[in-house]
Amino acid sequence: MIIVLIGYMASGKTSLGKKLAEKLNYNFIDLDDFIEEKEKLSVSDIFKTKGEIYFRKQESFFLKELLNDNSNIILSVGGGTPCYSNNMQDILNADHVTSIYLKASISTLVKKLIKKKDKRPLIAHIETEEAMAEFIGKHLFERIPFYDQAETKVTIDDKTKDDIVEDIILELF
Ligand SMILES: Nc1ncnc2c1ncn2[C@@H]1O[C@H](COP(=O)(O)OP(=O)(O)OP(=O)(O)O)[C@@H](O)[C@H]1O
Ligand SMILES: O=C(O)C1=C[C@@H](O)[C@@H](O)[C@H](O)C1
Ligand SMILES: [Mg+2]
Repeated sequence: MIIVLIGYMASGKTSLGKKLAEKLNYNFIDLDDFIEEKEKLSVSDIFKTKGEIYFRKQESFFLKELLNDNSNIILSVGGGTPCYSNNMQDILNADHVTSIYLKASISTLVKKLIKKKDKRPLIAHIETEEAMAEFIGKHLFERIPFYDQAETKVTIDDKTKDDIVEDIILELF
């Protein structure tokens, strides 16, 4: 089975995915890391030198490749993955794949993202907390229709990583 974790930037897809994989004894794959390995460039450098459209094309290509795997995998995708190409449809259509939306409020995301924005090309230029809140509010509004298609939702606000992993396991089994 492939368990796909989706959600906005900094919702915890990578760190919770690793923990969940350890607990369930699944392999862990992070789509952003996978793209970086294949392209031999960081996500930020792909955006800078080749542009976002190229990134989205590769993201969709490598997602398809990974969804064809029959082993037990926790797959953390990028924040934008469900919102481009037919990616969400591909995730939903695959029988051996289940999807989980790690749902966070705008204020949780602002708190996390204002601290660590440098490696995230879409928000690296935003200076103030107020501007970050405005950007995330609009961006999340556009993305929620995609995220909401996930089979399962788990809220992450004010929870520890271990609590969230427990909640995910309760929802799954
Ligand atoms: N429940 C939590 N409590 C405290 N810190 C958390 C929690 N979940 C995640 N974090 C921390 O928040 C940061 C962002 O998490 P992470 O990198 O896993 O998010 P992401 O969804 O993979 O982001 P991106 O879309 O940029 O890949 C990390 O430093 C992580 O350790
Ligand atoms: O939310 C997004 O669109 C992105 C999130 C990251 O995971 C990376 O995939 C990239 O920075 C784009
Ligand atoms: Mg990540």
